[in-house]
Amino acid sequence: MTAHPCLTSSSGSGRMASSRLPILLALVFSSFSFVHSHSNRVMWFQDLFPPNVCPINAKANTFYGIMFDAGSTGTRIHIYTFVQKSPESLPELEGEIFESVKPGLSAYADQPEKGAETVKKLLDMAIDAVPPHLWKKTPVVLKATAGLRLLSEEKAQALLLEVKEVFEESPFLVPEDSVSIMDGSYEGILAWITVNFLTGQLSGQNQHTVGTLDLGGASTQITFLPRFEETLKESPGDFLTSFEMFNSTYKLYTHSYLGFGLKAARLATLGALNMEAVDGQMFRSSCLPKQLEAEWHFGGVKYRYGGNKEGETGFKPCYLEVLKVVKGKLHQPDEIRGSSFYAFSYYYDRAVDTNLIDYEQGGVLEVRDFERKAKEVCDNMERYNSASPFLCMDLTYITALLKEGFGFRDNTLLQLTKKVNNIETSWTLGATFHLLQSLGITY
Ligand SMILES: O=c1ccn([C@@H]2O[C@H](COP(=O)(O)OP(=O)(O)O)[C@@H](O)[C@H]2O)c(=O)[nH]1
Ligand SMILES: [Ca+2]
Repeated sequence: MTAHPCLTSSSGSGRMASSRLPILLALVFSSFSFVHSHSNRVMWFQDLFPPNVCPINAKANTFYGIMFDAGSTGTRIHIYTFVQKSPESLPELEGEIFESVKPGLSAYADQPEKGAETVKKLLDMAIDAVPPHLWKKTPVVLKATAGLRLLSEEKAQALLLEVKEVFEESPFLVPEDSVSIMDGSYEGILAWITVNFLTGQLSGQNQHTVGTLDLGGASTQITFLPRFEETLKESPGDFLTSFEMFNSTYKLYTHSYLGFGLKAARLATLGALNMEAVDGQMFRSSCLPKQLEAEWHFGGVKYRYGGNKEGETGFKPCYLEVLKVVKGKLHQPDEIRGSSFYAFSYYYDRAVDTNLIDYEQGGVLEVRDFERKAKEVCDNMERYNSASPFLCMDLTYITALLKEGFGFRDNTLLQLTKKVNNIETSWTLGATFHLLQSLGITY
């Protein structure tokens, strides 16, 4: 049964989050554009929903945007719902349906069709969630991050091609460039837009934007709006990107460090990153339980790893090992030392795993809280034997990344956040704004 186009509601088997964020969304949409792309003042939604679509009751004009996050450790679908209550008013972000699968696409490097099947399963959720009469107007896009960046061009392209076919066979709107590997700097910027949009910092006069820290499996991003001229002068040129919003230009500091995600860092600490033909070779670390010997699959490669059977284990030797991975490898902008940042993904997960924060609530931590926990776990590994054997290494890496990598102080505040107003703090929302706007331009 097809519902009346103007009386639609969202449904689906995924988790539906609801959040009404009307005016903010409208403001962002009306003036959002990357400086390097066309600057166009046409509002994208004007042509998407011409007034004659719903002559009787324009109130219930619901529309959707589907954004896939093909991360290195998992693939996720975000189905965003927007409502335009009247032809005169601007759309509201009403909610999000979110679902995820593991492992990520890069684990199917040698079976691209199987990888694409995981995307198809998630896309089937959108078929349930979006009313049939809106399928053709609902864009679907997948952006891959570090996992695919680390694969060979050939393998990555084969995966993307298979996914594109799944999209083409679906009833949704498949824009040009709908399946791609996202540039790392966009990942940071789009996450910054999401967080600052959701926290209301992109509207009004007194904007106090917040910086964002994302720690993925294979890469990590830092993004903030510099306040000091020095930062602009002293940062490498490719760390600064401009875009327009609210008729002002924001010049953001952003960088994505490939190979510095939590799982890539595990391999780097073990000395196994970028190693060819590692089958059979054993990689040992003082960050792992002494007696441990195990196998681990990442990015389609099998690694054998274990503890320092005879040698040292614990926080001190582990910190020295991890330090080699980060020391001198990252740019340290002076002005971030004292400021606070929003942090999510693996920062959040490891803080939850060690009871530093509550899974639902999140919380505020200082950098030194991660160090305290790292010491506690690494110096008592036998007590944590039910947790992941990498817990000590992960916490030590997070500590070293924050302190020695980015140069944060012990008392720098981190706002650990998974959701704001029930919407995931993911780059995918920022990417959906950008997508919808660009569709408006071409309609
Ligand atoms: O919607 C999402 C996407 C990712 N993550 C977290 O991000 C980390 C994994 O990063 P990802 O697989 O995206 O790796 P990347 O490709 O970004 O390096 C894990 O902690 C996930 O739980 C999350 O919490 N929600
Ligand atoms: Ca990610």
